[in-house]
Amino acid sequence: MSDNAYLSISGVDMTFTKGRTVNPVLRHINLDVKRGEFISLIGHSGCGKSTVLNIVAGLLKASAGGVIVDGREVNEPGPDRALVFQNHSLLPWLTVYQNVELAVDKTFRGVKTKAERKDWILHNLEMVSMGHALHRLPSEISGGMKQRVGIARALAMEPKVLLLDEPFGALDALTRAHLQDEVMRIQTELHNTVMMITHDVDEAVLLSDRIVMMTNGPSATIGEILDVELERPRDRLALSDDARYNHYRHEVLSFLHEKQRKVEPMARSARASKAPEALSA
Ligand SMILES: Nc1ncnc2c1ncn2[C@@H]1O[C@H](COP(=O)(O)OP(=O)(O)OP(=O)(O)O)[C@@H](O)[C@H]1O
Repeated sequence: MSDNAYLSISGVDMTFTKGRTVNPVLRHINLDVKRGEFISLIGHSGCGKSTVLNIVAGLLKASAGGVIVDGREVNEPGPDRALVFQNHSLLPWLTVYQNVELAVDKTFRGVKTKAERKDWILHNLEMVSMGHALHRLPSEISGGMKQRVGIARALAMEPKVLLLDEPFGALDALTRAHLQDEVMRIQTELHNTVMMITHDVDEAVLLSDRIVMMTNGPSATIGEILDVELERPRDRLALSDDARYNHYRHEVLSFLHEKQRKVEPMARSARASKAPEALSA
């Protein structure tokens, strides 16, 4: 662990065992994240990205090794690590305001007065441009808006670490771009420490300070880490013509599609089903 690590994942192994089936998913995951850093985790489907995030969140216990956040070992979930999932997890019977209120009351009751808590809820909803829809139910707003509320709820808990599991994955391209810009703007303002899973190479390059690339499983580990040294604020249009941006993009694509090329199970089974023919020919 380096001296200035705010979040430290050290020697993490994870093996799932069910009956006699043993699935070694992660091996020797070591990562130090600085305070205020935005890290993306990228890798092929099933390599273990969510497992890493769930261990940091305290929802899973690593088979070996552990996680330290701001000097404290992670043993269980806590409000210092807020999670946002791909599919919003808003309570359908509560309004936009009440969904955030629930988290704020849980985190700050006894610390902030009722009036302060109200201001804080409004502030966070305004930060994600949702101040106009406070009294709507989740069923009355769009997918992008729900995701915004989920992000406001997470930010309102003032977590030490924000954990984003494909937060824009279920959104259409335009909404996704808009929300990415919003997250970048908030990040510039608040300097959150963020760990985000994504499958989108452009998203990873645009948003991250570092991109952590995972090898294929079983026993996946960190293959390479790419420093993205693009100054902030970042402008997606200007960057699309930027040679450095394209270089970073190329590095990630080359890792995923050359160094860690994945043979999809469907292709394997297609070959397997052809095998008898080949044998009989
Ligand atoms: N709670 C669990 N119990 C048993 N096996 C699990 C559990 N969680 C994950 N796994 C297994 O661990 C492996 C990695 O899963 P994980 O969801 O972490 O991958 P991922 O990289 O996030 O995948 P994707 O990109 O498709 O979301 C898979 O083989 C999965 O079946």
